[in-house]
Amino acid sequence: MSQIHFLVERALRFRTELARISALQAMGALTTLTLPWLAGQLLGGVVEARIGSTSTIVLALVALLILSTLFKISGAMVSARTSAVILAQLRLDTYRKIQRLPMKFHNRSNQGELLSLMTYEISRLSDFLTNTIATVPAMVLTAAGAIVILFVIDPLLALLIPILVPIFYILLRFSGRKLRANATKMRDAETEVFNKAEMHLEMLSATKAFAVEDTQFDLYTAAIEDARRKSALNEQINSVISPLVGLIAALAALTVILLGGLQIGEGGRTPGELFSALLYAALLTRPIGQMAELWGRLQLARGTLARLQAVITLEPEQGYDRGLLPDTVRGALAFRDVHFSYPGRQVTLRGANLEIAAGEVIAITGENGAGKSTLVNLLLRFYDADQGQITLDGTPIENLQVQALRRYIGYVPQRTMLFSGSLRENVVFGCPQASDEQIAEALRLSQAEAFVADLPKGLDTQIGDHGVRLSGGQCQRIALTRALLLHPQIIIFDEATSMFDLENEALFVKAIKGALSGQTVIIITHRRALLALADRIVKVVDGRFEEVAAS
Ligand SMILES: Nc1ncnc2c1ncn2[C@@H]1O[C@H](COP(=O)(O)OP(=O)(O)OP(=O)(O)O)[C@@H](O)[C@H]1O
Repeated sequence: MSQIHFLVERALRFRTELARISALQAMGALTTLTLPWLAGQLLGGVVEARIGSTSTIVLALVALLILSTLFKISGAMVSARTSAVILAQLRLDTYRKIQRLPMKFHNRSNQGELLSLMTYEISRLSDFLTNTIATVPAMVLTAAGAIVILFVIDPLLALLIPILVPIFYILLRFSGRKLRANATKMRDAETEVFNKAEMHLEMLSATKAFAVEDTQFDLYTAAIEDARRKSALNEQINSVISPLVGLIAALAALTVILLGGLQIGEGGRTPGELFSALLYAALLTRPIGQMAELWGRLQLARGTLARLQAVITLEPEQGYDRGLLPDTVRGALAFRDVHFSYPGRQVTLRGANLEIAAGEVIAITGENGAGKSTLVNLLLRFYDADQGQITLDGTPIENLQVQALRRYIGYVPQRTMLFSGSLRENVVFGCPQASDEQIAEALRLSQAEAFVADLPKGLDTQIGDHGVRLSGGQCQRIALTRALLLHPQIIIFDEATSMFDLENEALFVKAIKGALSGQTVIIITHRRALLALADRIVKVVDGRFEEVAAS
């Protein structure tokens, strides 16, 4: 699908709003078109000293000026409102789509690029739809109206048009090509600034600790400089084109005056008609200038459209809209001859077999990079096995609706993911309806109870950007609370206590032992204390699972 087709498809979803803006602007254009004619009549009346007719014309002129202003005001108001609606809708659509794209996509895509697409690129596009596309009917109406009226006043004057059109065409084609080529580079450079800013802010403490502020500053300066150069080139092209279009249009208007002026007195034009013709010629320059601008903006919008199209047309994760929705699960898992490699990487799992009975507590160990977390990635269907099968209670997991599958699994990832907000919001992330009692119980099990109680506002303490920072071990305890609160049938701890002190880890093991009865538990760990929880220990070796005797 071409970008223009894609744009039309997006625009059609807002056809009512865009039609309203177009209609208001078209009515404004029609009103404006009558003004030069009336002005000519007024001049004629003044020259010929027809006082009676001039007062009627003045009244009509004032009324039409007011009307034209009213159309302009309401057009601008509707346009601003519509732009905001389109912006919100496009952002929601894109966010929804990005949420549903597979982890495969997210792991290889650039966060800064997605962020810039979802925020300022989309806002430019909504501006483009309301401020540019919706003004096309008014532009065309004004240009066509002025040409027709010029032709009626004097066919000779209107002959200027076929001479002007090819000049404009060549000019716009040339500038369009240059603008388009630069637009992609400009956007890439701007995205790089976004990326660098995001990355550098995230790395700020490391930057300070390694005292590399100057190096980081130089990298950021290079990105800023590149974006500035490319944006300056764009402005330069635009700043040549618009005045050039204006100059050509002004020269055309001058020709109108000369041709018309010569005809006065030879029984040709009246001064009033000449004045009207001059005003229509001047009026014609406005839509022509706007068209040049529209052309430039379209070249910029095409870059955004290409990126948006690339995201919107991607296939969402499989299993979102279809699949089995079991009412309950027992939690029996099986990996049968599972082979898997990440795109472009060496084989991680090669014929892995593992049976986990419902309610069993199994520990998975293995060297760094052996493939322990990969097992979770496959179980949660962040990735699909290349070969073999994974089943839950005997049903292949790809036959289940993917969100239903994930809701049966509580997952404490290796890298805790807390967001800036209150502790309570972080804890109830997957279970917003949890009661205070349930939260208290989960906090008790994860050994978070005491440190949360010590915070000045307890669970209502803000953490992250706007509040207190938590220690690594405290973050892990909150991540554990979040998963325990779900009471999932299957729970996975991926190095979930790696930052716990020994005493608290022992307390956690003691507390959790009784609490997990009936749940299938997968513990990925190198820590001895946690191994004590397991019924069985399995090691990942050479892409396969090997049973290990508990020591
Ligand atoms: N998203 C990914 N894309 C590409 N390769 C990956 C990805 N995640 C992991 N890998 C690679 O797959 C292999 C297995 O990684 P995995 O995270 O499963 O190891 P692990 O056993 O959990 O290691 P650790 O003990 O260090 O946590 C590693 O070589 C790793 O580099």
